Amino acid sequence: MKTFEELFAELGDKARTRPEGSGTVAELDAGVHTIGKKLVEEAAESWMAAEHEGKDRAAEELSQLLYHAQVMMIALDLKLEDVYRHL
Ligand SMILES: N=c1c2ncn([C@@H]3O[C@H](COP(=O)(O)OP(=O)(O)OP(=O)(O)O)[C@@H](O)[C@H]3O)c2ncn1[C@@H]1O[C@H](COP(=O)(O)O)[C@@H](O)[C@H]1O
Repeated sequence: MKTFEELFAELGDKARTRPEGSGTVAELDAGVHTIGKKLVEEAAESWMAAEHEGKDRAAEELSQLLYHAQVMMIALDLKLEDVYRHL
């Protein structure tokens, strides 16, 4: 298990070191348009899971939504603080 901040640090490290086989690196290379589509897809899947599939499935889809939101932040060179200051 990892926290939001730990995942963000891990993904930033992947973006810098570009390890072979990293899905994060592949998604960053695909660009903002592709990342945006993944964000929308996971948002929809979170909604559907919440309405029809129960709490555990909703939690799983929401975790994927958070992951893709972090990838988008990294693609835009946003820091956690840039987002947190709007909360
Ligand atoms: N938390 C996640 C995570 N959540 C979602 N995903 C990706 O998002 C996809 C969403 O899954 P779905 O089943 O909904 O998607 P799908 O449409 O079936 O899959 P695709 O055809 O789109 O790949 C997964 O296949 C992963 O590619 C994630 N990929 C990585 N992480 C974390 O990021 C870290 C770094 O990952 P790598 O960069 O791959 O090393 C890992 O340690 C993980 O903890």
